[in-house]
Amino acid sequence: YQAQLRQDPQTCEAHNLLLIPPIQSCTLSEAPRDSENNLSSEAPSPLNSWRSSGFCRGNRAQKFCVFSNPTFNHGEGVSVITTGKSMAAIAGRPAFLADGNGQGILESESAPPYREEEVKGKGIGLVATRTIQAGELVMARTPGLMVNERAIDVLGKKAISELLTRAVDDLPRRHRENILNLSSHSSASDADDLIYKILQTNSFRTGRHDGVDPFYSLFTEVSRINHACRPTCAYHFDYTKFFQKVLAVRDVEVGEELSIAYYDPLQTHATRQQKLQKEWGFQCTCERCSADASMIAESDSRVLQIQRLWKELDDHSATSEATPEKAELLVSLYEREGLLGRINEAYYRAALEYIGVGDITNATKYAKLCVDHGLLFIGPGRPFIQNMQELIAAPTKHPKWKFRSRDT
Ligand SMILES: C[S@@+](CC[C@H](N)C(=O)[O-])C[C@H]1O[C@@H](n2cnc3c(N)ncnc32)[C@H](O)[C@@H]1O
Repeated sequence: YQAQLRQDPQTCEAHNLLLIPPIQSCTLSEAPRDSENNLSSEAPSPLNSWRSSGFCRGNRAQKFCVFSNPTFNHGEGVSVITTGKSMAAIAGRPAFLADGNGQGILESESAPPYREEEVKGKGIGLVATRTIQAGELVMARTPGLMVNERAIDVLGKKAISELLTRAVDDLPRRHRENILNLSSHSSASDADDLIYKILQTNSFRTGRHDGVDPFYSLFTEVSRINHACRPTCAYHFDYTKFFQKVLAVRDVEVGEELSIAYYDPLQTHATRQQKLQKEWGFQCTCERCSADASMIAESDSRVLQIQRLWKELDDHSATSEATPEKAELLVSLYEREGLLGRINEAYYRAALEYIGVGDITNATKYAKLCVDHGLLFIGPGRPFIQNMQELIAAPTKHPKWKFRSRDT
């Protein structure tokens, strides 16, 4: 199930993805309850609002337990499946400090700009109830469940399902019901199987919350957003406020469905269809996939051209045939293909091409576009944003200054 997403050369990170890899069937013995689960012994103050029921699976070397914080985010609550040491690191995150209550983080909007609706061929989806402007924040949700990816790697399905069931039970009632209402994609044999399938169908990779292991997170509502290969929205996890943000990448009209990309949309139609079927288990019925044959062929040829241009522009050797005109072409292809959530990738390459030939005006123009887009849609703290900020601050000091005209 694990999708091998292309690494973003700007961030050196794989994009987030939905769906967890198949859970290995190795079983580990159940761990006895001991003081390792006593949170207060792991770290002092920040853990006050966290509870540990001592419900754990695994062995002494790799023991994963359920921790919960029912007061987090105005009583929304959150449960975490991880080790005691990892939990202590998470509990020290700014979102859980302040007064230890998650106060001031976010309350759900009283009038969200969308509603849940049955969408033909896709189950439930979210549909805009008013015009949503490009760049507008559509929703921000704190997680209900966070699961250490290592637990999924080392525990069997049974143990993971038991931990999940307990983690959901420990949530406040409303949040628990909303999580249990999420799609399981296919029918489940029992309650444990249901929660396991809900995690598989709806979880997002949200990063190394403890600074060590990657985590999968489940959010209500965000998970109602269906996939499209030309999505209307982008999303990223805000580590400071601890919520998943969804933003419109273009204006969305009333009645239009909100969508995000579960899989890299910069692939041809056949590759996208194949991957979504094989790894996400559904045949994509998005507008780009259901277009007529001639439009699909045009879209595919743009995708292949984008892929060729990436190669040329990322070739920084003396024999490269890259030019600023090719970078401009890349920007226009992203626009024509409607891949606006990722257009920072094209702006970045355009900025480098222009700085490479010593054109400060155009280099800073594209660097600013890249920074603005990146901060809004991808989130702060990314290496490519820092790179572009350095270019804007001191263009002639940038490591790529006139690199295309150097004799190497
Ligand atoms: C994260 S859920 C999205 C919300 C879901 N439709 C629901 O009813 O809760 C993912 C599931 O939605 C369906 N889905 C999402 N995007 C789709 C698409 N483009 N085409 C067909 N089915 C889709 C698939 O069943 C997939 O497993």
